[in-house]
This record gives sequence, C-alpha cells and structure tokens, in this order.
Amino acid sequence: MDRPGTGLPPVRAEMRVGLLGGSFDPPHAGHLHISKEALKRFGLDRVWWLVSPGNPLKPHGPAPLSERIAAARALVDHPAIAVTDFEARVGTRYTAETLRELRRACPGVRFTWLMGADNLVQFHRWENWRSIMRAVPVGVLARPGLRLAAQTSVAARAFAHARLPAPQSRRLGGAVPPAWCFVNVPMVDLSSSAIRARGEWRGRKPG
Ligand SMILES: Nc1ncnc2c1ncn2[C@@H]1O[C@H](COP(=O)(O)OP(=O)(O)OP(=O)(O)O)[C@@H](O)[C@H]1O
Ligand SMILES: O=C(O)c1ccc[n+]([C@@H]2O[C@H](COP(=O)([O-])O)[C@@H](O)[C@H]2O)c1
Repeated sequence: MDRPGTGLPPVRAEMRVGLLGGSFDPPHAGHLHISKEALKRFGLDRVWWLVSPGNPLKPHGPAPLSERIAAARALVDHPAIAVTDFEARVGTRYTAETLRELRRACPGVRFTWLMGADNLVQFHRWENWRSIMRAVPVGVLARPGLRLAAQTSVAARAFAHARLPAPQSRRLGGAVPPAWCFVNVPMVDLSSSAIRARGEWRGRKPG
C-alpha cells in the first residue's frame, strides 16, 4: 500500500495493526514489553507507536518530537513494531481524529487501539471517547496498581457489554467494534515520569 507523505510503515489491507499512542517522553522497556504482549495476546500482525505531538490532557509539553522519535527507534528491537510521527504529519492530537485519518490513509487495514490500564481509568475524559470505542477494538494491558481501577472505570462500565473475556483475547484484532479486552500480562514497573524525575532523559528537565 503506497501512502506518500504519511510516514507510515508498509502494510497490506486486512492486516491487523495495533496502535500504541503515547508521549514516549522518553520511550522505555514498558512500552516495548506491552507491544510484544499485544502482538501475541490480541492476534496482531503489527504494532505501530504513534508518537504524539503532545497529549491534549497533559499541562506540560513533552521533549521535541524528533528526540522522542529517535529514542523510540533506537529502543525498538522487534520486526513487527514500528515508530511513526503520523499525528504530527497530519496535524491531529485527538485520538478520534487520528483514527479517522489513519483509516483514510490505510483502507482495509484493521486497527486496534492499545493502552495501558492507566489510560482506561481516564478514557472517558478523551474527546469523543465513545466514538473511539465504536470505531476500533481496544486492547488494555495491565499496569502496576491500576488493574482494578481500569476494570471498574467509567468506560469499562459503559461498555461492559462489549468486553471480550481475556481467554478470547486473540480474537480482539479481528473483532467488530465496540469490543475491548483487558489482559493481565506480566507487569513492568517503569514510567516515563519516573525516568524524567531521576534526570535520566536529556529531552526535558524533570517537572
Ligand atoms: N509500564 C507500563 N505498563 C503498561 N502500560 C504502559 C507502561 N508504560 C506505558 N504504558 C502505556 O503506554 C502508552 C504510552 O504511555 P506514555 O508514553 O504516556 O508513557 P508513561 O510511562 O505512561 O508516561 P508518564 O509517566 O509520563 O505518564 C499508554 O497507553 C500507557 O498506559
Ligand atoms: O483524544 C484525546 O482526547 C486524548 C486524551 C489523552 C490522551 N490521548 C492519547 O493517548 C495516548 C497516550 O497519551 P500519553 O500522553 O498518556 O502517553 C496518546 O496517543 C494521546 O494522544 C488522547
């Protein structure tokens, strides 16, 4: 599929592509771990990291996009995981808009939105979050301390009828939305904010 100017990796129609949106400020082994788990658990062919120009809900801007993209590309060590600056190229920050643009750019590709449990807890604050649920399957991966909060969140309760039981998680990538699944993967206790606080990321000072 030829999509000049989108910066997207090669893909074929009918492929199942998981999308891990994030600030990646900085990227870390937790991102890589959940991406590999998502490939296996949700029956995906690819995972794309959508490195965000900036989370609309976060008050402080992240490090420059070029630094976060470079760090992400240096970290990724799996042939099915790719890093993209698609949102900056098409000028979207809200996930609902990004998904519209991706589906326009890649007709026939089956996208699944991926997130850690912390994001499901506040998912109901995202712009048009219900439309996201109705547009693509959503795969949620456990994160330390947030498993229960995620599964009792506003979004989890509102879409309880669309929850795919974990033993059937491999069906998620091909499921008709709304469909979401929470998987209890082994957890990696890493976060970008902790890395910034330790001063181990040159992209931006802690704070
Ligand atoms: N250790 C982890 N376990 C599970 N999910 C994670 C982990 N780290 C990041 N994620 C998920 O990856 C996505 C992108 O995360 P993000 O780039 O914001 O990193 P972060 O470590 O959560 O950053 P911050 O600490 O600044 O909030 C989110 O859906 C987040 O929930
Ligand atoms: O669309 C929204 O309203 C929205 C609100 C908060 C976060 N997001 C997206 O969620 C992803 C995770 O963001 P972050 O900053 O927690 O890594 C990233 O792709 C953001 O663009 C999207």
